[in-house]
Amino acid sequence: MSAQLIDGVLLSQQLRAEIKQRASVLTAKGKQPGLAVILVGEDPASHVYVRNKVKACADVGFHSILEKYDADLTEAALLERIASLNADPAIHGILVQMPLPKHINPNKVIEAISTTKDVDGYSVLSAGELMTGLPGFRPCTPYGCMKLIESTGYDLRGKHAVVIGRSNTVGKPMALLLLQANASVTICHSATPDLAYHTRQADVVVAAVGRRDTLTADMVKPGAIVIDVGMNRDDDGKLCGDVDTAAVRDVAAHITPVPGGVGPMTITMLLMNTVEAAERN
Ligand SMILES: Nc1nc(=O)c2c([nH]1)NC[C@@H]1CN(c3ccc(C(=O)N[C@@H](CCC(=O)O)C(=O)O)cc3)C=[N+]21
Ligand SMILES: [Mg+2]
Repeated sequence: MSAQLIDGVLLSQQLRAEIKQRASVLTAKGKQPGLAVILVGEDPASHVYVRNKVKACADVGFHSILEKYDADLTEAALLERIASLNADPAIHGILVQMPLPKHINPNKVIEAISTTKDVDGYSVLSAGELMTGLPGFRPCTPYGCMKLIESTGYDLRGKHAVVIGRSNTVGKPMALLLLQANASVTICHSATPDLAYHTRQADVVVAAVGRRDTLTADMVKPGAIVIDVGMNRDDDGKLCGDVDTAAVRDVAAHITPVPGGVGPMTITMLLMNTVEAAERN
């Protein structure tokens, strides 16, 4: 058996066409969706990501602004800038790229963003809305993972999903979204003594650890769906995920590639949240 690749670029194209249509309706009403992206410091990967986000905005007809600051920007100056974007009627979503330099408290920054513009879904309120099943912005990466699973036509009800990783941005919200879709959910992490014991029982595995070859073929139940959130480099410096994709392909039914899986969907769901923010206000 060879797993079907779940194509995150193709699914992104389909969803972005829909987003572009919604944006054009808003623009005709004088309310073009607008996203502000703020980057502090010199991290080269972050520069690539924010460029991709701004380009994606242009592709779907959004207004966007990209503000880049030196690593010595003060926390007070950043908070002030966020306050003025909160008040800017042309801006419906605000994204401050993580990680931030050490002297800036990310929690303070996230909570400074107006709830109505929190298109990353990172704030305490957005987390609470997800937890309680209220409408609100879902964090883009796990939201994109749900769309990738849905795209296979798979019904999660009553299935066993195993999430590897418990970060606030991926693992924890992922588990809640799977639970909301009526899966039974196990969260595994660095203190789990026997990871393979859990993953071998999983109908769906979401790997979000940040270490390559975390999920190998012997750890996967035949026919499982495997979602690879990892963004790592192999020995040749090539981008790779957390899954030994070549080997797991022989066991799983569906698997997301890296690159071309979760990454593009993360940006697509950012666009989705932003158009939604513009529609709501
Ligand atoms: N406030 C905030 N929000 C974020 O959503 C956020 C963040 N900070 N900090 C960093 C992470 C990472 N992230 C990615 C988005 C897209 C790709 C992506 O498009 N990846 C491509 C490959 C890109 C490449 O070739 O390097 C792919 O997987 O196909 C990757 C990573 C968003 N993040
Ligand atoms: Mg990817």
